[in-house]
Amino acid sequence: MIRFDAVTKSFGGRKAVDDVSFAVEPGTVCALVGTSGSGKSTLLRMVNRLENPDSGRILFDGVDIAGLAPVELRRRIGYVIQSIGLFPHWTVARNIATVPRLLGWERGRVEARVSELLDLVGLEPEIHAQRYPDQLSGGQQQRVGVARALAADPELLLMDEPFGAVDPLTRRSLQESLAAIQKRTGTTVLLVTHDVEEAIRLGGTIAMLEHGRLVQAGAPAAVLAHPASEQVARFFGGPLLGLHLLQVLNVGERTDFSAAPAADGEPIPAGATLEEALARMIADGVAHLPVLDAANGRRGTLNLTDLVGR
Ligand SMILES: Nc1ncnc2c1ncn2[C@@H]1O[C@H](COP(=O)(O)OP(=O)(O)OP(=O)(O)O)[C@@H](O)[C@H]1O
Repeated sequence: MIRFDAVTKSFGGRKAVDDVSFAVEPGTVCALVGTSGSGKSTLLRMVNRLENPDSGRILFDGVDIAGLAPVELRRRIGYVIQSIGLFPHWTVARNIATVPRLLGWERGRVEARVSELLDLVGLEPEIHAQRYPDQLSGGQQQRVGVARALAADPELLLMDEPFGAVDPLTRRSLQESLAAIQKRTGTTVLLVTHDVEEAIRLGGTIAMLEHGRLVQAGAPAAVLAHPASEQVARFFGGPLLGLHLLQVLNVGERTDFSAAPAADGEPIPAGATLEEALARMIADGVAHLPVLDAANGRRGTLNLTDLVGR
């Protein structure tokens, strides 16, 4: 879907993005991480041509975007930023309808789309459509920002720290909504985040920049199990990196299904993360959990020692 090919961009003689090459596959979520100033936003902004590379190419479905008119390109891309940028004097409905109206959709189609999107992002249309942005909480405004970006069915969603300014619980809920929406729509997402847990939770792949250079790209489990450098390991938690690994491994991968469950109590689903299993063990004061793999009709036992590998 998006391929960065030796992309470089400097500001005042300093390279903000330095010879970056990687691809974001269609229908996937790629989390772009790295410390502050590593070039994440600049890379993202080059995709919708808010910036242009000094050298290298960005291909959108195989076509070099340098040859596409920015307005045409941006119609195919939804863009969500932390400061949202909702128009304060427009209702929620009108804000969401911005691009469909620009595209000349007829009124009935626009209204139906606004209601559908409000439902999709977890806001009741009857209550929220006619409100103004300042009548919504920060988290609700972020939801409207996501709805607006999705309004014209973009092929690609660019998100720059979209949930940076909300409390942890709201953030978690927004992440879950985004994951569900992405699964349903199949939209390709390139997400900039500082938050390691957000990257792990949402990213099908993680790409890490350091001083403008790509230092590692891969599936979260692969990056966490084999960080390419000391910097990557430090970014993903340093000595606590192993705990993040528990977030990307499933109970089913470590469960002994060869015998009937040896432990009592409510079984934990095989699809739960090892982190959830560890939390249950600590909360219940047990070293073994019964496991239910409903998809394959299997039951087994997860032992505390299995968390370090079988
Ligand atoms: N328009 C600009 N003019 C001059 N320098 C810029 C401009 N945009 C970005 N930079 C510089 O480029 C480098 C990368 O910035 P960028 O915003 O891409 O980093 P980032 O990884 O997104 O950072 P953060 O996580 O803090 O948002 C920084 O040194 C920044 O100061």
